[in-house]
Amino acid sequence: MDLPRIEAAVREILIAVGEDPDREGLQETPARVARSYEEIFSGLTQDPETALSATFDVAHDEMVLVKDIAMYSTCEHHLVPFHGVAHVGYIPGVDGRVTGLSKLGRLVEVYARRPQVQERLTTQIAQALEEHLHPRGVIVVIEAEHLCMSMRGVRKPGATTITSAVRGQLTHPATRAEAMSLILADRGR
Ligand SMILES: Nc1nc2c(ncn2[C@@H]2O[C@H](COP(=O)(O)OP(=O)(O)OP(=O)(O)O)[C@@H](O)[C@H]2O)c(=O)[nH]1
Ligand SMILES: [Zn+2]
Repeated sequence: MDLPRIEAAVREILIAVGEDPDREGLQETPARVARSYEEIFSGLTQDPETALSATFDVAHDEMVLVKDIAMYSTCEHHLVPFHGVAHVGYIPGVDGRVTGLSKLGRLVEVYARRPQVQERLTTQIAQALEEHLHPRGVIVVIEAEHLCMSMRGVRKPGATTITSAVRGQLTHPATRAEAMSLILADRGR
């Protein structure tokens, strides 16, 4: 990532909004924003295959679901955060191989740490699981609040956007319903 270029651009933005980039509180801001973007957009240079690399032969052939994975991403339209939780589940393939549980969280990070729209984020996570684990089914559900809808624009704080991507056996109504009931359990919904 080109940090000096981000710095120069942020300095320009500060001037354009009518700020003085040389006043005490702002002097370090372009450099801080550059470092911050390096972290927030680190997924652009990360590979989902690496995130899922650890697999184990535990011969489990029922659903594995990690829910309430905290997630922060950046809306590609306004470059402000959208954040919430991701729920990621799959039914292992015929070989019964599973991946490390933390790897599902790492996979979410690979795609969340990019300029995104929630639909693409959801689909990319599901697709990567399909490609790299060859599971019999996949479900990804993301619930998020978009700050571009809260702090500006339509100004509807608290509105939640829910997206899902399901593949394979998890598209079957009974299996999908079981996954959704696990995802929604203990929520008072
Ligand atoms: N589908 C989808 N839309 C998104 C996402 N994040 C932001 N948006 C929407 O992107 C749209 C961009 O609309 P535009 O009319 O081009 O931009 P705008 O004038 O800033 O729109 P407002 O937000 O309504 O003020 C808005 O409706 C946003 O709510 C997302 O993850 N998925
Ligand atoms: Zn937005």
